[in-house]
Amino acid sequence: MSESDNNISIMADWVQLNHVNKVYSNGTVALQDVSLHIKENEFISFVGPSGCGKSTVFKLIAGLTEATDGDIRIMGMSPAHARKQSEMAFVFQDHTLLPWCSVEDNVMLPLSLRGMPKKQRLEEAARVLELVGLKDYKKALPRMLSGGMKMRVSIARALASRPKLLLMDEPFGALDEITRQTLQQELLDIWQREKGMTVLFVTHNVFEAVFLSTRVMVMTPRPGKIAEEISIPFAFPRDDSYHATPEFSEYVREVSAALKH
Ligand SMILES: Nc1ncnc2c1ncn2[C@@H]1O[C@H](COP(=O)(O)OP(=O)(O)OP(=O)(O)O)[C@@H](O)[C@H]1O
Repeated sequence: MSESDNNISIMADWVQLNHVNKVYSNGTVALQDVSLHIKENEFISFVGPSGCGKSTVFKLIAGLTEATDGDIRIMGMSPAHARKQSEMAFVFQDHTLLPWCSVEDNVMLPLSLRGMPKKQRLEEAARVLELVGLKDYKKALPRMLSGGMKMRVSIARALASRPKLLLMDEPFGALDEITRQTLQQELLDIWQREKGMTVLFVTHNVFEAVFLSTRVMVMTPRPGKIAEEISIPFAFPRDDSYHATPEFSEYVREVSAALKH
């Protein structure tokens, strides 16, 4: 571990991208001069047209691909190092649960892989299943659950490693509207209870972005750049009544207008 890796507490930004370019090996210029400065306890959404590079930003932050140019620091560390330290966890649209394992075993899997003793794993699984409202389903198999419940298990599994950074790539994209809205509210509640956690959230849905976020990053069509960063200073906790406020409509208009530029 380098000296800078030990100095997490004095790092102002939890996620820092400085002038990052990403050109894939086939010549596709996915990102051009992307700079991001994201702090502890933020909830940041990325919106933009299909193919603008939202997932590429996530892959770079996760250390799953390397930037062609520019610098990336995650809590003062390289992305690969931050991932190894379990500082980040992921939730995708596809819940990726193992069908033959119970809800509890699915949630404990990443902890088993890290060598956590069984008693601790069980305690952690109980904690996160309570957080997502599924403590009575710990012995159920994934096929017995609805789409929304599977997504809750997937979120619980991510939270079990107590990540400082939660990356969610269109997690609610495949869910019906009612379930989606319920999970949005639950996610906000969890984010507020898991104090200090920063969430990065990809969505195509402007309403979802404005409901959830402290800031919305609007990206341009490929090659992806940050067209605008829009702060959503509406207070938390937010609930359904926020949807009906003039501020909500105004932020939705602002983000939608930025997307059209
Ligand atoms: N491994 C790869 N090799 C070559 N090109 C790639 C690769 N991965 C992504 N791309 C291209 O890079 C661009 C950005 O892709 P990316 O998946 O990051 O966009 P996105 O905004 O997440 O898209 P969507 O909203 O459709 O999920 C796209 O044109 C995509 O085809």
